[in-house]
Amino acid sequence: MPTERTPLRIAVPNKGALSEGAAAILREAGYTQRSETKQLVHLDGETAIEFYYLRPKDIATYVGEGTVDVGITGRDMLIESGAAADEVLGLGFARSRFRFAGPTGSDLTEDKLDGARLATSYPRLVEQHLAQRGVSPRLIHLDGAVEIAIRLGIADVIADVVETGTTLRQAGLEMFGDPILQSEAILIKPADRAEMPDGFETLVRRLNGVLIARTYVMMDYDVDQDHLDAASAITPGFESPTIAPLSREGWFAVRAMVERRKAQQIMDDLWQVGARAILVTDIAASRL
Ligand SMILES: Nc1ncnc2c1ncn2[C@@H]1O[C@H](COP(=O)(O)OP(=O)(O)OP(=O)(O)O)[C@@H](O)[C@H]1O
Ligand SMILES: O=P(O)(O)OC[C@H]1O[C@H](OP(=O)(O)OP(=O)(O)O)[C@H](O)[C@@H]1O
Ligand SMILES: [Mg+2]
Repeated sequence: MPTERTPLRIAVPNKGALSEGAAAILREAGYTQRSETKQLVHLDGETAIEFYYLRPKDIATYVGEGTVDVGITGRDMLIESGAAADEVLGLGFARSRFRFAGPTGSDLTEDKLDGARLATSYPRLVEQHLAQRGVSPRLIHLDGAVEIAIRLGIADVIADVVETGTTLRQAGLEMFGDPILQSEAILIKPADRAEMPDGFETLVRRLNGVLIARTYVMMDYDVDQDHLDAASAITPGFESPTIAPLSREGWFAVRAMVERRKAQQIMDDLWQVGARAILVTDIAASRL
């Protein structure tokens, strides 16, 4: 008798910087999400996937223990957790850098951190980074609002999440040393789990499809025979551009995917080599 496979269980951050982006990418991938923020479990009727809305810091622990099959967390949070979970896919939102910072003008470097009081919410991440350099500070573990710790006299330096740098600047701090980590939201699964439940591969394919649709646009244009090679070289597409003859003698219609952030420059370049009727459209979804 075939054994019945359990449905996929996915952990989704229930609050904080990851939660909106996680729900948005899952919706875009075609899964329904909880309708109100107090709900801790949601069943997607069509796929039978169960979504559990957990504290962001706990997600890697649940996935590492295998009590949920996959989760969305931050790369920094996964490392900090020490959980036995692996990154499957970068999801491109909640992008941040993890950096050292000290009072502006204090001229700090990493090797001056031996014995310094260093406040952070990510002690394991900092310790791993500095151990490789043979430096050991006195770590002060805080839960958040780390930027204020120096002013309040509890620490000499900090290591924290930086996005725009506004919080650091407002606290009179500046970054120093190498970036410790580039983080973003990631999809994780239990380390060394040989067989994943039904729905896992489809989830990864759907999420990849959303990332492609977010990153690329479709570009169409017309160009004559003499300029076709020059124009195609500007828009090589994923594998190669689609080229079709137009009813107008010696003219072709070309279609290729291009990076959204480069679209305006590419249109200018195409115009310069004689392409006309250049149109850009959004990709709503994709499987490549
Ligand atoms: N301002 C930000 N911009 C981009 N990403 C961020 C920002 N703040 C945090 N992150 C990222 O989001 C993830 C979760 O951070 P979040 O701030 O939600 O957790 P937390 O600090 O434990 O929770 P809370 O701030 O609610 O106490 C981490 O991977 C972090 O790098
Ligand atoms: O570089 P910025 O754009 O200023 O963003 C970075 C800040 O955002 C996060 O704070 P959060 O609001 O999560 O508070 P927390 O420090 O208490 O976690 C992070 O911890 C930094 O403090
Ligand atoms: Mg935070």
